[in-house]
Amino acid sequence: MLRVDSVQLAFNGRKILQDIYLDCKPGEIVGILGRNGCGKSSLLKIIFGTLNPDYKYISIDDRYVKKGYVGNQIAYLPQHHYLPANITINKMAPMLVDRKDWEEFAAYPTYQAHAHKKPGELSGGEIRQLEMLMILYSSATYILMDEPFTHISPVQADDFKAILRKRVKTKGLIVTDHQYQNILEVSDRIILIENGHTKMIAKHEELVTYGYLSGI
Ligand SMILES: Nc1ncnc2c1ncn2[C@@H]1O[C@H](COP(=O)(O)OP(=O)(O)OP(=O)(O)O)[C@@H](O)[C@H]1O
Repeated sequence: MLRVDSVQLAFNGRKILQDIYLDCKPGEIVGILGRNGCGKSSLLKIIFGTLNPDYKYISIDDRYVKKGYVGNQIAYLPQHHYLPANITINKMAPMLVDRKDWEEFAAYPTYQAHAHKKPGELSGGEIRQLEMLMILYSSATYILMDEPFTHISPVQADDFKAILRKRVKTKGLIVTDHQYQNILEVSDRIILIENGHTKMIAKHEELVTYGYLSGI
């Protein structure tokens, strides 16, 4: 199990995260929701190890994790494109995709259609789909995804949710996006970040109570 506890983060004396607890097991999708600027991206970066907070305790199977990216246990889809613009997809993909899952990955029409192209020749949505597929087919046990549904059309979002459900059989996924309906639909559990704290959401109506949804 991936466990994230007691995260404290402040920027220039302004407290962003102060009472954060979340966990995730292989086999489940944990959805994170929260208003703009509440610290969702920062939290994913802290778990991945690229942002240093004032305090954090992160462990996998009760072993302390200093930097999530070390040892390939955790993979991270950042909010912005990560693929270099000038390297063809079929050169990048074998570096990121787990060898044992290569055939399943390479059979996706999205990969087949764009394998010989460079990201610079693709649309934002096409790049996003390829980036998501490569991360989901990496060897990491835990995958953090920041706004995967952004740039993705509704029908492709539905395809993507099916792929998430397929990959979660062996992985733990933590996903955040402002397209909250997709998050509510695909997640096994929802966590709201509000005023720097994590709140476990048992019923969707609580999202109104906490002021995340207007309830109109
Ligand atoms: N490097 C930084 N220096 C100073 N302040 C920062 C830095 N990075 C983020 N912040 C601030 O910290 C807060 C949390 O940012 P973060 O990007 O984690 O929010 P978010 O919940 O992902 O937002 P959004 O939903 O708008 O993407 C914001 O108020 C942001 O302005």
